[in-house]
Parts: sequence; C-alpha cells; structure tokens
Amino acid sequence: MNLTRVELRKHIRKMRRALSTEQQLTASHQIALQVKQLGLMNARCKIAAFIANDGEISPQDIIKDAWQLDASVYLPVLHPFAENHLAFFSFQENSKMRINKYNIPEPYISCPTICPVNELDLVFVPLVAFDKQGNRMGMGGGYYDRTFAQVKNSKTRLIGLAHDCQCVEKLPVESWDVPLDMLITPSQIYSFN
Ligand SMILES: Nc1nc2c(c(=O)[nH]1)N(C=O)[C@@H](CNc1ccc(C(=O)N[C@@H](CCC(=O)O)C(=O)O)cc1)CN2
Ligand SMILES: Nc1ncnc2c1ncn2[C@@H]1O[C@H](COP(=O)(O)OP(=O)(O)OP(=O)(O)O)[C@@H](O)[C@H]1O
Repeated sequence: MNLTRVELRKHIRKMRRALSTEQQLTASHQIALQVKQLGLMNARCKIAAFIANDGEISPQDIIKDAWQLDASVYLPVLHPFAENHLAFFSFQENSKMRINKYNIPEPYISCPTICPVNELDLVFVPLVAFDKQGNRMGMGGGYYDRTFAQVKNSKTRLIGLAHDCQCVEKLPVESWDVPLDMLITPSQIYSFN
C-alpha cells in the first residue's frame, strides 16, 4: 500500500465522519428509497448488509425494508478461523450482538444462522472510496476482497453503498480488488458491466 492510498483513505474517512446526524439519517433514507425503486429485494432474497461505522452511510432503512418484505438479512462477522475473511450470520430484530475488535456490533456466531457466501443474493458493501468504473477502496483489511474472491462468478451481486462525497475520479486498481456490480449513493445509481 503506498502513501497515496493511505492519504486518500484518511481524507475521505474524515469527510464522511464530518456529516451531521441529520445528514446521515437523510442519506440512509434516500439509499433505501433507491433500493426500493430498483426492486432489488423480495421474500426469497438473502441479503448481506452492515452496521455503519466511522461515518459510513447506514443501511439501517434498507434492513428494515428487507425485514418488512420477509427477506433474510445477514451481517459480516470477522471470521473466527480464516484470517481477514468474513462470515455472514443472520440478523433479526432480536438478535443478540457482540462488539468486535473494531468496535463494530456483530451477531453471535452459531452454526444454524450462518449463510454460505455463495448463497447470498445481494451484498451491500461498505467502502471508503469508489470510482465510476466500479472500483472500491475499503478500510484496508482486505476482508471483502478475500471473502468474495471465490464467488465473483456466482449469482451474488455486490452493491456498494456510499455518500456522494466518497466518489473519486479514478482509484488505483490492485490485482486482488473484487469489482462492484452496482453502487448506490443518495443521489445516484451506477451499474457496472
Ligand atoms: N461497517 C463495517 N463493517 C465491517 C467492515 C467495514 O468496512 N464497515 N469491514 C470491511 O472490511 C470489516 C471490518 N473491517 C475494518 C477494518 C478496519 C477498521 C478500523 O476502524 N480500523 C481502525 C483501527 C482500529 C483498531 O485496530 O483499533 C483504523 O484504521 O483507524 C474497521 C473495520 C467487517 N465489518
Ligand atoms: N484475495 C486476496 N488474497 C490475499 N490477499 C489479499 C486478497 N485481497 C486483499 N488482500 C490483501 O489485503 C490487504 C488490504 O487490501 P485492500 O487495501 O484492497 O483492502 P480494502 O478493500 O480496503 O479492505 P476491506 O475489503 O476490508 O474493506 C492488501 O495488502 C492485500 O494484499
């Protein structure tokens, strides 16, 4: 990782953390409306989302809509054995949660509530920066890239969620980067490929 990548990450993280609570709530509402208008979810869907952290746009309203539709919702959990990989566990309104090493809440792991990654239909992906070619830069752990490296040819669609201010002209592409299928901001929908 070179300095440019580090500096860009730092700069955009600072910008998104500067958004007010009201801006965050409005943004969450707007991306949920975008998802609704696209008709991406139904009762048979298995959907992965995340709990917003560090000024990320919150999928909370998308999660509520998914529950309403009776779709199954999953959250990432830092994999207990496979280093820098994620596993996805069921998230329901009454799910018991624990805090991981990054201070992000995640469901307790239990065998019956895991969803194999290649069975996920939609994966809403957090990110720090994106460009209009479908490239994404995350927090730097390589978690999403590692976890979805094997499933990029499956039905699983990766959909980035971001504030408009996280758009950059062009991201340096690394060999391991897994590209997004779609990216949704409060004001834009980008479809790739
Ligand atoms: N909301 C959310 N959940 C997610 C991710 C994410 O990007 N967003 N991840 C996507 O991969 C995984 C966690 N990856 C993360 C990697 C680094 C940091 C982070 O804040 N790093 C701090 C140092 C934290 C520490 O070590 O104490 C930092 O760099 O300042 C957070 C999450 C799984 N869950
Ligand atoms: N499929 C992979 N196999 C092995 N190493 C990988 C893979 N994907 C990423 N990495 C490693 O992970 C590190 C972090 O990658 P990168 O900076 O692209 O993460 P990120 O996309 O920002 O993070 P995240 O996916 O957690 O949000 C890199 O040093 C890279 O070598």
